Amino acid sequence: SWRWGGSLLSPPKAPVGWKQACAWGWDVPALAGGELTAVGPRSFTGEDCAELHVHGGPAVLSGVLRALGRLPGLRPAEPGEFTRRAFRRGKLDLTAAEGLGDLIRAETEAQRRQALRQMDGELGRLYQRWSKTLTRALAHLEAYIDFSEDDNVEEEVLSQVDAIVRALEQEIGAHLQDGRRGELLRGGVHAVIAGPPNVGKSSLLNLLCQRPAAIVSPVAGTTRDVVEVALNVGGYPLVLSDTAGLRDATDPVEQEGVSRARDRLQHADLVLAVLDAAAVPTEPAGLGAALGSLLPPPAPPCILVLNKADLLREEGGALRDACARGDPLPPTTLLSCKTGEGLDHLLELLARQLARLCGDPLAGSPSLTQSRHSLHLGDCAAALARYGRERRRDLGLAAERLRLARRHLGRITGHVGAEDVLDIIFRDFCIGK
Ligand SMILES: Nc1nc2c(ncn2[C@@H]2O[C@H](COP(=O)(O)OP(=O)(O)OP(=O)(O)O)[C@@H](O)[C@H]2O)c(=O)[nH]1
Ligand SMILES: [K+]
Ligand SMILES: [Mg+2]
Repeated sequence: SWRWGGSLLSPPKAPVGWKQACAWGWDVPALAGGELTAVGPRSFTGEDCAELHVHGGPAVLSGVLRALGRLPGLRPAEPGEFTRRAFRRGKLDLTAAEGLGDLIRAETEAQRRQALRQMDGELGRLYQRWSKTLTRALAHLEAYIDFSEDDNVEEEVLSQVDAIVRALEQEIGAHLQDGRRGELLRGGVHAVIAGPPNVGKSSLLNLLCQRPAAIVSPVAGTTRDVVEVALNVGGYPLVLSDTAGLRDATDPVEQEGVSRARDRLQHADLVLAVLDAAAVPTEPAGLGAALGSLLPPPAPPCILVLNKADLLREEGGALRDACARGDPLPPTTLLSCKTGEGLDHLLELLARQLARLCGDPLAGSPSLTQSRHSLHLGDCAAALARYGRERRRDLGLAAERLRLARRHLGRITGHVGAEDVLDIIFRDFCIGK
């Protein structure tokens, strides 16, 4: 069945029956050999909707669209219009609508699970719960302000409010400190392949994406532009960048390449540091020093790849030991881009790092997925912190902080002033959703 991305400008008040449809001149069976169904107010948008289930061939579709287009008052829907109507009717909150958008765009299994969870309203419910907690605290505080002089409200109400606010502040703080897990899973972990020239960085990119995306040559300084590919590793999204070999270049074009490489490194979520296995010290301390000079601290999480393992002779044993021992090295593996030896181990290390960075989208409380959310949550936490400071000086001002904190939460779910973000959120939706 197929749902037409159009909507009725003035929707009928009752489900559309055959009679009505025929009165409108919809000759649906003749057009499509299909079926007309009518959905009542318990529809996705909450409005009465007519859905045409027709055969999906292009000729049938354009025939139906042409016929519908002749009816006055009918027009094609805007992108995301159905979801927007559902939001306006309170069928879903903004976080759920964002989850739906993410679900449409999800490219990997882990992204799909996270989006589904958000679409089901779990994130929205968490923010709603916080909002209710704040409302309760505020009610107690206001009662105290209004009635404490008549001795109807006990002094300990105040300390209860303080405790609630403190606990909430901590919970929001922990939610904000989740290492951007949800955002990483949503947008992909940005990993950068970095290392000296000619160690096989571009060969590694090509091996991982299984196509010749970057030029490989025996000439040191081949790569200048950043070459980016999107991959799915174990269900996690990875955006992998190949960069110019790091060295003091004399050629101005290569210099620009190196500066772009360093810039990418600064913003990387994960680094695949590549060194030539035949040219590194074989004991862990020396290896660590070689890595340290490549990636001065504070380096992002890293996997050390010792490439060209096929060229190793007797030093291979010592290197293998150093890799296995790990500490003080990051996860390390020997690899040959030429023979493929070590690729499975590298993929395993990669998947493990991605799982650590993104977390399990189904475990624990739902993750923060958008910078829009963290912005408002940060403002909310700041308002709660000011409550703590102002509470002893001016109760009225402190209460105002709680109101402000609640407003920030409401902006995330769309319960407060969402107009300005609606266009941005629904802009990327597809037509018919
Ligand atoms: N024997 C052997 N040669 C390799 C291996 N990986 C890459 N090479 C060769 O090493 C040379 C350099 O490879 P590239 O992938 O261009 O290296 P790069 O690090 O991207 O080089 P730049 O972009 O110049 O910094 C090429 O001749 C590759 O064929 C390997 O595992 N074993
Ligand atoms: K090269
Ligand atoms: Mg290269």
